[in-house]
Amino acid sequence: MASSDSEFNPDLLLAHKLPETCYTYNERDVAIYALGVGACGQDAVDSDELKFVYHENGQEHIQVLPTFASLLTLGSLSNGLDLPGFKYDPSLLLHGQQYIEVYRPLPSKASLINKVSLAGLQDKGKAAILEIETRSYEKDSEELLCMNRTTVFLRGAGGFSKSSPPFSYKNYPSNQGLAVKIPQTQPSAVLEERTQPSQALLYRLSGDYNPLHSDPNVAKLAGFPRPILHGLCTLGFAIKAIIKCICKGDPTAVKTISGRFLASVFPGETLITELWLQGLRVIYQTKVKERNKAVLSGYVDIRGLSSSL
Ligand SMILES: CCCCCCC/C=C/C(=O)SCCNC(=O)CCNC(=O)[C@H](O)C(C)(C)COP(=O)(O)OP(=O)(O)OC[C@H]1O[C@@H](n2cnc3c(N)ncnc32)[C@H](O)[C@@H]1OP(=O)(O)O
Repeated sequence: MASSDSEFNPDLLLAHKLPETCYTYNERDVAIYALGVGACGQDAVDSDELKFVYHENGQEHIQVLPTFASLLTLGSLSNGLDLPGFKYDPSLLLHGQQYIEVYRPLPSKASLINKVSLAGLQDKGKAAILEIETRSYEKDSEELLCMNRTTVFLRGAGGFSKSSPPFSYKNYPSNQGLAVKIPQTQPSAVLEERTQPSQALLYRLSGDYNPLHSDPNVAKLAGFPRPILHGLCTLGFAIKAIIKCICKGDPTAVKTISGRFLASVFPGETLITELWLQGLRVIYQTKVKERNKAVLSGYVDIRGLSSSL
């Protein structure tokens, strides 16, 4: 049931039109993001990753990880999640899923216009699920660069339906961003990477300053023994593993990314990402080694491949 701190009016919320927002970034932002998701974190001269943080071999531009696109969501709401008909306890918000389509490789600097809409709202009883879609256009060319769909899981905010069955609204194809079935076969590749104890403190500099990831007291109020890692940071590690192991280091091979956050990660833990190549789709699952716990799963569609696997 909805807690006293939550109050939903689905009609009011879904009728609300979100304003366009602007987002400008440069190569420094691109490099800080890459460091935040562990680029060169195990090896400062990693030949697959230096290009994401440095003009390696005199390359003209720093290359952009496709998951950099996920940052555009954060800049897409001018008032955060302060929406009409939508009162909830922010300390109980968790990131549930992220779905990204990258239509062309992201430039290393750009000014973008974000067109934002509400893509879904569901009453799950113990929780409410809100989905926000952001389409990002290059300001000058008006070209659509990418689309993000962010699912937030609002603990304690379900039970707002006035009738049965529970309220459920989705305005996108049902085959996008589904939870994946993990194959029971040996993975095509496995990559292990240690996150740093300071990983969330570094990642937050890319724009998600939610104190759940940095402040021990806020984390305790949210029900965690200590600050947890941003879901999009874990996603960045996992997709970087796919680029390294499957795409031969080429970030432009990634077309579509889907990820569901299954459990929280604590900074300093070791992530093991297992990958299964199925045609042009990579199914993946990331586990925390120390707790043998699956924390993220999903798929990535790639543009084409001359794989040596
Ligand atoms: C646009 C700007 C806003 C951006 C805000 C971003 C803020 C970022 C915050 C973070 O980064 S938080 C850190 C990352 N996230 C996490 O750590 C969450 C990890 N996941 C979990 O802890 C759990 O999966 C959960 C989300 C608490 C859910 O577990 P629970 O056991 O409560 O759910 P179930 O009983 O299994 O399922 C109930 C219902 O909900 C559906 N569901 C379950 N998990 C998810 C999910 N991750 N995303 C979306 N939906 C989920 C599940 O299918 C069930 O639905 P039905 O099947 O009953 O219809």
